[in-house]
Amino acid sequence: MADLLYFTGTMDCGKSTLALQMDHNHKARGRIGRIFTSHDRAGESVLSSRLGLEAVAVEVRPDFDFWHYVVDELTQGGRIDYVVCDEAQFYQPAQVEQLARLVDELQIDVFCFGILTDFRATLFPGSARLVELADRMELLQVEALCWCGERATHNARTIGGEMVTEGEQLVVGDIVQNELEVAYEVLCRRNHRRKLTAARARATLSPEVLPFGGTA
Ligand SMILES: Nc1ncnc2c1ncn2[C@@H]1O[C@H](COP(=O)(O)OP(=O)(O)O)[C@@H](O)[C@H]1O
Ligand SMILES: Cc1cn([C@H]2C[C@H](O)[C@@H](COP(=O)(O)O)O2)c(=O)[nH]c1=O
Repeated sequence: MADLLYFTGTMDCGKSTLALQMDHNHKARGRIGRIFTSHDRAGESVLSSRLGLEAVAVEVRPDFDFWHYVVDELTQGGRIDYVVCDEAQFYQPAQVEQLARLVDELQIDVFCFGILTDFRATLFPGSARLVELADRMELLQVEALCWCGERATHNARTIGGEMVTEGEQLVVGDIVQNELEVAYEVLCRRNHRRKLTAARARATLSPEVLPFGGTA
């Protein structure tokens, strides 16, 4: 039986690395797959991990149709046993439905990877549809940590280290903080609620109450 799986977690918890490992392991057993992604930080049509691995991928734009893509390939004599789908939070709900159809009607395994919630702690529409349709969801085991040492569960958007709550849902970015640029920081829920980023904690809390010798 094929499955629709959603591997999820905060930013920087190893999702893209796992996506590349899953592809590698299935390929190593002679299975044939395709890799998809959307708005990867490294650019168009590439799936990249912070550990330095990359793979060529099909870029998923809002009008991309997974069902037609796969049926076209099969009609032309191709074979597809599985698909790896990174940055799945950016997919349209209808595209997630196409992925479920690939599982049910063509017995193709679908492995999706993505974050659940945006910088305002609201589900991305693509992730919401995956939560609704996936056969199984798996939370990545590598814990990204909040500056306070707790497990990070939320993604904050920052400008100059300060958390912002206004803006477009989709803004590509990384966890490396730059003075004036949009960046992201993973936080525990408590600090996300308080908008207490590492930079703000450093500026406002006394070193004695900061963990790790004051290195928030
Ligand atoms: N220099 C490093 N040494 C070891 N592990 C690293 C290094 N840089 C990043 N990582 C690991 O890579 C993870 C991020 O991987 P990535 O697949 O890019 O995450 P995601 O797709 O979830 O954003 C980090 O949680 C960390 O475990
Ligand atoms: C929280 C949040 C994130 N994004 C973007 C930022 C990155 O480009 C990706 C997540 O990539 P990762 O591989 O999981 O690190 O999503 C966004 O557009 N909007 C948000 O609210």
